[in-house]
Amino acid sequence: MTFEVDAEVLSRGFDARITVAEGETVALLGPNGAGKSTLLGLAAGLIAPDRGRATLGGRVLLDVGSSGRQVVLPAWRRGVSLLAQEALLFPHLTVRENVAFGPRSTGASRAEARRSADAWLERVDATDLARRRPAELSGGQAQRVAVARALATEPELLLLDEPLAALDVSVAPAIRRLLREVLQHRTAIVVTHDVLDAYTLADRIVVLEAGRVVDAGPARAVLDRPTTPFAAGLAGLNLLVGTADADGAVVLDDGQRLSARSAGALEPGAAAALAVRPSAVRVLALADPGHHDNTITATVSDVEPRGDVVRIRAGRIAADVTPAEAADLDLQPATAVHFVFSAEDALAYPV
Ligand SMILES: Nc1ncnc2c1ncn2[C@@H]1O[C@H](COP(=O)(O)OP(=O)(O)OP(=O)(O)O)[C@@H](O)[C@H]1O
Repeated sequence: MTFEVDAEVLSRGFDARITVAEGETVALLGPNGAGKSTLLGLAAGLIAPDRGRATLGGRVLLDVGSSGRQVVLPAWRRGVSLLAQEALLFPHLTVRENVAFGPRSTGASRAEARRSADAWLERVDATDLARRRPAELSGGQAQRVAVARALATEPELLLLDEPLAALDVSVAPAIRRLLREVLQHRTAIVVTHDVLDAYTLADRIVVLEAGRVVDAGPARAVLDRPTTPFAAGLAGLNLLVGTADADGAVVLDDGQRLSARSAGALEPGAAAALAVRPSAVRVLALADPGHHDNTITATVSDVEPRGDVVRIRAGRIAADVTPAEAADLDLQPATAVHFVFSAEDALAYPV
């Protein structure tokens, strides 16, 4: 079922339009306060917009302020299920009763609801937990049961709100695998802060910032060629934005000219971005300029140890160097250095 929403929530500065194709999983990414939960709330029926329309498989879920008529379907009539960070199971019901609750409340007989619950518990590998109460489950087990409960109502749209965020790192991979399985061919939106979820769970990414869609496309396209600092940060890339010149280089606003491999035709005079991995950027002492395709001279703002590398940041560029290099160059905030990288390691593209 295709899901389409185009809505505005004034009090939250939200005004966005999103379409999820039938059977498609969209990962919704964005900084804190970008409007991700607001979008889920609009779809689930927890928030009513000031203006807007949403349809699911052609059914109108909400229609406010467009044609004079006013439709805001209650949550339980939408065919939408929400899987939250916390499993939020009913504490006084057994696992099986928790899963059977949805089908029961949408009209299934007791026996049907029970059959459906058992089938879903088997699907999420939790059959042996059926008689337990939520207090007797680990975080990972509870989330498995929550997945079964969310799907037992056979929703036409599944919403997942950071479904792995509250889980221990040791159990998250198993739940991620389970989600990957159940999301196949399912129309779903998953809110996440984790780029790995975006790659593994989603067909497409939508990036929200300040209540607006700022980027959208297949995960690789958005993350390999980011157009916003947020997407570049997620992808772990440096993003330098400027203007293309006639030779296919990117000229930054301070006049610095950077050369790169080109992806897509760069039109002279048009906006262009250059992306380069911090691990492909070297840091050299001021006294050691040498000759390089690209040199950016800047003052170190931040020195951050990250496992076996040290990330050196200076304004808009960052480099990963070994601890030995950081020590040899005596890198610390306020040190002026050259950041150098080859054209081969950088990708330029239109934005
Ligand atoms: N209950 C609320 N009442 C009014 N404004 C709210 C409420 N909840 C959130 N907001 C505001 O609406 C905007 C969008 O918030 P939202 O919670 O949708 O963002 P988010 O992308 O889900 O953020 P996070 O990643 O922090 O969960 C923010 O400016 C936020 O301050």
